[in-house]
Amino acid sequence: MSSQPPIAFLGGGNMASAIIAGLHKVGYPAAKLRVGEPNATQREALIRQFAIQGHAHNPDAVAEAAFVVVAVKPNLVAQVLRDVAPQLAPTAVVLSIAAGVDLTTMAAALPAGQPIIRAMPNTPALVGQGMTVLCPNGHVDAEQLAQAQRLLESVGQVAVVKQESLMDGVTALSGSGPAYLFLIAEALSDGGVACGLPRALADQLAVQTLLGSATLLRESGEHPGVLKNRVTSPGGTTIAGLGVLERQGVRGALMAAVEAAWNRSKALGQ
Ligand SMILES: NC(=O)C1=CN([C@@H]2O[C@H](COP(=O)(O)OP(=O)(O)OC[C@H]3O[C@@H](n4cnc5c(N)ncnc54)[C@H](O)[C@@H]3O)[C@@H](O)[C@H]2O)C=CC1
Ligand SMILES: O=C(O)[C@@H]1CCC=N1
Repeated sequence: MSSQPPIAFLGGGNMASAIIAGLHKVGYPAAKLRVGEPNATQREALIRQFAIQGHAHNPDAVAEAAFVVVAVKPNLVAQVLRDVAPQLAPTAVVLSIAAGVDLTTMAAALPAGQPIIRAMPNTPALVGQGMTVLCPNGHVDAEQLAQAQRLLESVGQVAVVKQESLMDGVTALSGSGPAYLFLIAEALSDGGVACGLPRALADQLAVQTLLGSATLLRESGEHPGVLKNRVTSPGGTTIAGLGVLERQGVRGALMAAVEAAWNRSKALGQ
């Protein structure tokens, strides 16, 4: 990354830790990273692991930050923003990753004119394979948006949307999506064990099959249906398995899961 702005994380839980770990992996200077985290065990774990500065009180963490990443639960966002507002530089970009919390709600808790980005990352950021979508408010200038993109590109892919209502669908698909795929990995491995495979081998086959299939899908640029057909020999094993997935409604269940998460994201914003 060409410029490395100081970043304060408010909340150092699962998602913030994944981003911090991803930044650490790509050599982001520890001196540029701070966290405000009231839970001493969590805070000290981050300090020990990444040699970053930790603070029990959020206002102490944001003083020199160019980016303030808000990574607390959605119901705490407005209060946390009100607490740090007096310490924020007017040009500091508030980048919230909280599901459902919209730009208007955040702006109401901050000084007028504060640049704010609503963002939705996911936990594969931990291994540099994250997917983050950014939605800036009207006070984020082109350079600040480019900096936010560079920052999150260091832990995966980044997309920008201008239409904020899309963020609930983003949350439902890529924000929550890793959990759906971990569930599928677990279930595939269970299926292998049911066929008599040792658990360790079943786990290896499940994860490499997911990873290999995702890589093939991305690198070939082919439609998933075309790639599915290439696995499926007439009268063979795959069509026997696919028949069960279709009869059990897996396609519909996955669509319904994304729609349920979409509705939940919208409800969190009410
Ligand atoms: N876990 C995930 O995969 C993703 C989570 N998110 C969003 O990230 C946010 C955090 O989620 P997780 O990391 O999963 O939750 P988490 O519960 O692991 O982390 C939240 C952290 O905030 C800390 N905290 C509580 N009160 C605080 C305060 N007043 N000031 C500072 N920190 C405080 C907690 O001690 C905890 O460590 C949520 O808003 C969620 O919607 C977004 C994308 C993906
Ligand atoms: O489950 C949640 O609410 C958060 C948002 C996306 C992933 N985890």
